[in-house]
Amino acid sequence: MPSVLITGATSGFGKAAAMRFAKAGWSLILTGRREERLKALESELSKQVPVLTLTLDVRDSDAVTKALGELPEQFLPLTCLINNAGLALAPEPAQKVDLKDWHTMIDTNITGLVNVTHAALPLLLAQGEGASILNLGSVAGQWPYPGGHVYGASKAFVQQFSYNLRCDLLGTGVRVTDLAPGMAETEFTLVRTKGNQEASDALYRGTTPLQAEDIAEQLYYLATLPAHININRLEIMPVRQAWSPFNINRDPE
Ligand SMILES: NC(=O)C1=CN([C@@H]2O[C@H](COP(=O)(O)OP(=O)(O)OC[C@H]3O[C@@H](n4cnc5c(N)ncnc54)[C@H](OP(=O)(O)O)[C@@H]3O)[C@@H](O)[C@H]2O)C=CC1
Ligand SMILES: O=CCS(=O)(=O)O
Repeated sequence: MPSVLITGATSGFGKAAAMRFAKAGWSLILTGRREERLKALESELSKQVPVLTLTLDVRDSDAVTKALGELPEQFLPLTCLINNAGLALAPEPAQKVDLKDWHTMIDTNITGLVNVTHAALPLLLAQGEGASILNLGSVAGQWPYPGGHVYGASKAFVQQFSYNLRCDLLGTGVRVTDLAPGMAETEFTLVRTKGNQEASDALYRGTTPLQAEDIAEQLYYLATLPAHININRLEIMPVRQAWSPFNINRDPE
C-alpha cells in the first residue's frame, strides 16, 4: 500500500489531499499543529485506510527529525511527501510590515519545508522509483505583486530548491515537483489577514477561485504519474485570474 506524508493537513489543500489519497487507498501520515483537527480527520479517514497523525510544528527541526525517524514500519517506505504547510502574512507594503511576520514566513515556508524534506529523504530513497516530493510553491514565487515581499520570495525558494533537489536525486527515481497554484479559496487569506473574515470573503466574492479539491486532484495526479515522468513545475490559476500591466509612478499633472 503506498503511503503519503502531508504537512498542513488540518485545512485547505492538505486536508483535501488527505481525503483524495484516502479515497485511492493510500496510507496517510498527517501533520499540523491543531491536534483536534488532526484527530477529527483521523477518526473519519481511518475507516478507509491506515492513518497516523503527528501534531508537529514544521519549524521545530528536532521534533520533525524525531517524529519522522520513528515512523511505524507499516507506513514505510514513503511513496510521497507533500510539503504543503505554509502561510502568507502581512499583505501591506514591505515598509509597513512587522519584522516578526517576515521571520514567521521564512521559518515556516523555507526552514520548515527544508526540515521536513531532510528528515523524509531517506524514507523516500528507500522507495526510490515512483516516489515523489510535491512542494507547494505559488504563482507568487514567479510573479511579483504589491504586498508579496517575503511570501513571494519564500515561494521562489521553493521553486529553486525543488529544481536543485532534482539534480541531486537524479538516478534515485525520486521525483520532485514545484506545484504553484494561484488564487485558491481556503483559510489562506484568513491567516494572511490575521483573522479578518470580511477581507477573506471579499477577496473570493464575485469570482471563481480554485478550490482545495482542485489542488488535491493535481497532487494525486502528480503522485501517480508513470514512474519515468517528472513534472518539474505545474502552475495553475483559476480562469478568472491573470496578470496585470506594470505599475508606473508618474509626476502629478
Ligand atoms: N490558498 C492559496 O491561494 C494558495 C496557497 N498556496 C500554498 O499552499 C499551502 C497550503 O495553503 P492553504 O491550504 O491555502 O492554506 P490553509 O491556511 O488553509 O492551510 C495551511 C496549513 O498549513 C499548516 N501550517 C501552517 N503553519 C504551520 C507550521 N508552522 N507547522 C505545521 N503546519 C503549519 C496549517 O496547519 P496548523 O495551523 O494546524 O498548523 C494548515 O493545515 C501553503 O504553503 C500556501 O502558501 C499556494 C498558492 C495559492
Ligand atoms: O500563494 C497564494 C496565491 S497568491 O495570493 O499569491 O495569488
